Amino acid sequence: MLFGQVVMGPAGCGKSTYCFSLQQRALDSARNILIINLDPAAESYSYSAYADIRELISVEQVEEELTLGPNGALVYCMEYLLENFEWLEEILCGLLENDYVIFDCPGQIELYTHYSFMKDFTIALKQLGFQLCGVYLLDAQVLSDANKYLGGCLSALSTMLQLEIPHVNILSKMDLVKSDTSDKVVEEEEEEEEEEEDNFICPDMTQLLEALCVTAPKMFYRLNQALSQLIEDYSLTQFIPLNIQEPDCISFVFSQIDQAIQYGEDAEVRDNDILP
Ligand SMILES: Nc1nc2c(ncn2[C@@H]2O[C@H](COP(=O)(O)OP(=O)(O)OP(=O)(O)O)[C@@H](O)[C@H]2O)c(=O)[nH]1
Repeated sequence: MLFGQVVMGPAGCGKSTYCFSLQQRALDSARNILIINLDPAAESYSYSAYADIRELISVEQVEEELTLGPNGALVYCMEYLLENFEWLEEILCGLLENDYVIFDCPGQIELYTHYSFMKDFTIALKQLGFQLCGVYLLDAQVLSDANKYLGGCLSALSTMLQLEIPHVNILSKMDLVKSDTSDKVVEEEEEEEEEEEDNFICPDMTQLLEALCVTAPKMFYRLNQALSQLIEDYSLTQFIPLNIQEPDCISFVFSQIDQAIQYGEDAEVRDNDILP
């Protein structure tokens, strides 16, 4: 059994930095972190990559040869990767049991929300024996604006539904968040609650709705109410705050991802029992 994370999220939300932190912090753990860059437009990253899609194809190359724009070239590259999946298969075939693979994905969210590429990609990985978790990063600066927060939650939700794999959401760059800003939209768990829950950020949906209504015309009240409820129903209200300055943060993220994968496995067993 092989384990992996598919790291997704909008451009600049901190995906590569998160991958680098995983590699750094896991040096002393039993996991051997191998990072695969899947962004064919990546210019640089700080981690040491086990493999890089640009060895197969790059956006620059496609733009030049097929005279496509950056977005078209990116989609072309991702489709090319799927069509030539044996390239990745060869790289992954020599993995050992304690190898743990992180796929650092491009920042164009339409790849997860509009195209079927990422879903087909995860299906292909599962056929190789991978247990995967989708990790969706959102820049914590969305906390300062209810509309941005709602938009971020909806893109995370759309990604989760599209991929149908265990999923966790992470609020990145928490070191940049001042408590007064985060209080606008979210409130941290009460001190007396379970210690583990202190590591989550749980917005109060009533507070979110109120904040949305400040700028939205009255006619959108019921829409905003339904969207807030939708987010709550899908448990998207739980984000793992990631402050890469705190050493324990990465171990906590790992533990949540392990739990999500285990929960996914259990759910598969339950579904098989229920479905004819
Ligand atoms: N302060 C702070 N800055 C961060 C953190 N994570 C990322 N950054 C900065 O945010 C910028 C973007 O980070 P990346 O890790 O390249 O983001 P990305 O999501 O991989 O970006 P794309 O590859 O363009 O999609 C860089 O300047 C990072 O130094 C963080 O946790 N704290």
